[in-house]
Amino acid sequence: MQLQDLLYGVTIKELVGRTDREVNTLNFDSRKVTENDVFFAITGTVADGHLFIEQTIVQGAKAIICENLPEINDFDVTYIKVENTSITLGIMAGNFYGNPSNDLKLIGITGTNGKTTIATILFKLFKDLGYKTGLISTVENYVNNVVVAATHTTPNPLALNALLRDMVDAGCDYCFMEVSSHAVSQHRIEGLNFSGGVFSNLTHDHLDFHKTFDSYLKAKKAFFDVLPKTAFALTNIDDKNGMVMLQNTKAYKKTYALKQLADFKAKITENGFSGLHLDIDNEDVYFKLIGSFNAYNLLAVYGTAILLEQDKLKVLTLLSRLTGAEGRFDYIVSADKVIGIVDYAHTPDAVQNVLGTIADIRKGTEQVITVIGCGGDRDKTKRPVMAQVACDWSDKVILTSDNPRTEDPAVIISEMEAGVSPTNKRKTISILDRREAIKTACHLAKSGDIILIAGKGHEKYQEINGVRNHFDDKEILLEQLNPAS
Ligand SMILES: CC(=O)N[C@H]1[C@@H](OP(=O)(O)OP(=O)(O)OC[C@H]2O[C@@H](n3ccc(=O)[nH]c3=O)[C@H](O)[C@@H]2O)O[C@H](CO)[C@@H](O)[C@@H]1O[C@H](C)C(=O)N[C@@H](C)C(=O)N[C@H](CCC(=O)O)C(=O)O
Ligand SMILES: Nc1ncnc2c1ncn2[C@@H]1O[C@H](COP(=O)(O)OP(=O)(O)OP(=O)(O)O)[C@@H](O)[C@H]1O
Ligand SMILES: N[C@H](CCC[C@H](N)C(=O)O)C(=O)O
Ligand SMILES: [Mg+2]
Repeated sequence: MQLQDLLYGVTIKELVGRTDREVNTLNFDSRKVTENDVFFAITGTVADGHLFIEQTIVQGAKAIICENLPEINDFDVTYIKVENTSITLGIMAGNFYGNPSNDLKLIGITGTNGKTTIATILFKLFKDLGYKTGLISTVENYVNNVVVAATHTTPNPLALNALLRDMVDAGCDYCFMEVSSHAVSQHRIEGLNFSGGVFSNLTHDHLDFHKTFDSYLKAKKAFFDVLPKTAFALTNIDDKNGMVMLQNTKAYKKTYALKQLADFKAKITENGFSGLHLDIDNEDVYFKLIGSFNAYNLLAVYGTAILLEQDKLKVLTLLSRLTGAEGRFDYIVSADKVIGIVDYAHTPDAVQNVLGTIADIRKGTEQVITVIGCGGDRDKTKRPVMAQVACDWSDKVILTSDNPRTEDPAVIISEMEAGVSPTNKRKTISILDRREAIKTACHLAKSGDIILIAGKGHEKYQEINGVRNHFDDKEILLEQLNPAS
């Protein structure tokens, strides 16, 4: 491909060399650069890509996109100085793949909790409505019927545009994608043409990366700020930041709520282990998903489908048959009636939500036993809070390891223990080995009791010092609980 064609839409601050030259592929990782590639020097959280420029030229790079021009030794190489390399990567990745987001309807879902659930249900719904559809999510990506493993909630611009290209080539009409706050801050979604944006809620998370709640909020809001006026922006106005998201958007604004008047409204009429009953937009509908927070997710899905001009009754009929996303309030019932729930809740708010949901629907006499850990190399401030929330809402809590990554899991557990009040100490035990922790919970449980295994949801691994060992909460639960059928 010609370098000059890839530069369409890029503001160049300084150019050394020619742009009428053929280049091979785009790369932001020096380790992957080969002959005739374009290398993007990005200043990251750990390394500075500018330090690898010379190395990439040795490997054959013919164009360098950077924020600071290096010393120029090779006149056969084209150097392009830009204001922001990450933004430029987004624009050029779009050009490289033929800007696929222009050729389907791309809907982004953002917020602290609910993105995977909303995106996955939308994907299933639109497939059931008869459309070829794509999904980009934490759990997995789909190009219509083909699964593509997910590495991030929102992939980097090259992977993202490659996926969208495959979706367009496969004839997809829609793509539902999660937009993480990291992706917004790092410009992974730059240059994409969204037809709609959905906001779920905003609570404490990722403050290790964003530092303050305000900058986290701004990252989420920045997604809505760049939506075009042809797009819709659908927000949850029961969340106190719901309207803030839409303050500066050019998109047309739509709202959903359970507690007040909104464009899309619902009321919970029944909430039990057999499902949710909602009065939604004046229709009485039964849903298989459980828990009041899922009423919000269903409402976001319903609103999106209506804004995408789908038929109301058809949407509600299909939605009422759907199950949620893997590892999100995923439950089994054992032969002797112990209920085991695997949930991805890994923030204080999500843990509270899940346990609150369990509290809403339990009968009252049974015990709730929670197994919970916190990830290493992630926001440390949430550790004591998650333990505290777990204790406040459970009869027994087993503190254990999640993905320790490069941290010592015993230290993570001790940081969680710091949040356990003296009165709650008696109901808490710490078992470092997560498998043993789950086994212990199963042994402690009697008929009718509810076990919650929180934090890892769909994950099929446990990451310890860069190595991912097979680990599956649900598999262990199934082994231990001997399901009814
Ligand atoms: C904190 C974070 O988001 N990091 C992402 C970021 O890496 P970084 O900025 O730390 O990169 P870096 O290591 O400092 O390197 C800077 C640049 O130098 C380059 N480099 C580096 C070394 C080298 O030898 N040669 C070289 O060229 C790198 O390729 C990079 O371009 O850019 C990388 C490339 O896109 C991502 O893979 C990486 O995601 C890491 C693995 C990660 O774990 N991210 C998580 C936190 C994340 O993004 N999570 C959100 C969801 C969160 C949620 O909502 O739950 C997600 O969207 O998945
Ligand atoms: N609308 C909601 N409000 C609050 N909590 C929710 C909501 N939806 C789901 N949850 C809880 O939050 C957890 C994460 O849900 P989900 O995976 O759908 O969110 P996410 O935004 O994709 O999260 P992540 O950023 O970690 O990928 C679930 O396991 C569930 O317990
Ligand atoms: N997408 C989130 C998931 C965290 C899940 C939890 N199991 C953990 O490892 O902390 C992250 O990478 O921060
Ligand atoms: Mg997700």
